[in-house]
Amino acid sequence: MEVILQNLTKKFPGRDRRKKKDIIAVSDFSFRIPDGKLIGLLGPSGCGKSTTLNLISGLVKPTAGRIFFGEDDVTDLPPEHRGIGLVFQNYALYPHLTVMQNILFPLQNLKGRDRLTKAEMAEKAREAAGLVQIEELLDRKPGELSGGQQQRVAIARALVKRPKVLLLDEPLSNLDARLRLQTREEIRRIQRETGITTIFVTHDQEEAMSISDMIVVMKEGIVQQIGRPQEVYDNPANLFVARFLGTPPVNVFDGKIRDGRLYIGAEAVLEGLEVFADPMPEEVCVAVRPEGFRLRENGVLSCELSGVEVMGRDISVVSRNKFSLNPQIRSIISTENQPDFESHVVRFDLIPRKVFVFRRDTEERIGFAVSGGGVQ
Ligand SMILES: Nc1ncnc2c1ncn2[C@@H]1O[C@H](COP(=O)(O)OP(=O)(O)OP(=O)(O)O)[C@@H](O)[C@H]1O
Repeated sequence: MEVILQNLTKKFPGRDRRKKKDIIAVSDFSFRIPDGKLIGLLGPSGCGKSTTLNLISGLVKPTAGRIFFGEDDVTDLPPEHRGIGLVFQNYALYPHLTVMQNILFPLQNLKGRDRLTKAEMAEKAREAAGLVQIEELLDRKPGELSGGQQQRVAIARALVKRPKVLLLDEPLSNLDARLRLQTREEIRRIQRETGITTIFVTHDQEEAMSISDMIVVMKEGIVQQIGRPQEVYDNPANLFVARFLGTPPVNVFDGKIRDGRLYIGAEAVLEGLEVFADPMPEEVCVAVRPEGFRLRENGVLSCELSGVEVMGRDISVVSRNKFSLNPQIRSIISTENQPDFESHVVRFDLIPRKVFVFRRDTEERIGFAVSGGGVQ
């Protein structure tokens, strides 16, 4: 089912009513969500992710804009008539009912032509339990299950009516790290198997990047960028998006463009730039992905070494530079290429495609490095 969001806006009245200042939780959001895809809604706390999901579910009414499921305008339909499945962070299972009864629950209130016999209901519930692989737990109560198992039950309950759209609000945040990893892969598998258009809210960029077909990055109610995870990582629209995606985060420096060259400090760091701003500003922000540094004795960027953290396959070199806007520069270097631990200075070459250039005032991206930086 294709889901179309058309100029969606949601305002809430502000706390201080005398000031009459509304909170704009979602601002003019338009997006055509392709059928059968998994979309990750991503952003820091308060950016409007849950409100967007609640608008799609019908739990919240938009201040302006329309929502379509395929050809149907569902903007004024209540949640129970939209054909959605909802899963929340806190599972919301009925503790006094068994797993089977919890999964059956949405089928028991069907009316008219949709009514099912007991046998049909049981078959559908078993089918949903099979999808999330909890058939052997059907007689237990939620209190006898682990967090991961409870979340599977919640997903089975959301799937049992074969929804047109599945909406997941931070479904993994109550799980420990290992279960989170396992359950997110499960969600991906279930989504692929059922082909249900799924919208997934998370503040965890790694989670969103790893399972989504497309991600939507939001900030203060405004969509910053929509695209395939790798596309957004490699071509961030602005400094906020560049900073939000990737661990460790991108390293940001004060930079200058002079005669088509990019400088961090007095050293010409990169020779070749592709800049799509006219006129080209002189003062810019430069962001370098942690994997964009390479150690070399005569490297183009000189930093003060403050430490090295061993991560197994790679090492993380921690250093400082007076033009850095991050308190520390974190670069990820292969273990074959260790710095001289005795030295106080490290020099890096920069890998052009890992270096982005932003306007200082609006923080919008205006280019990237295409050559130079010492790396051939
Ligand atoms: N019912 C409400 N009444 C007033 N303001 C609200 C209401 N619901 C949300 N907001 C405000 O709207 C903004 C967006 O909230 P929303 O819950 O959508 O953000 P979020 O990105 O999901 O955050 P989180 O990750 O913390 O859940 C916030 O400023 C929030 O305080």
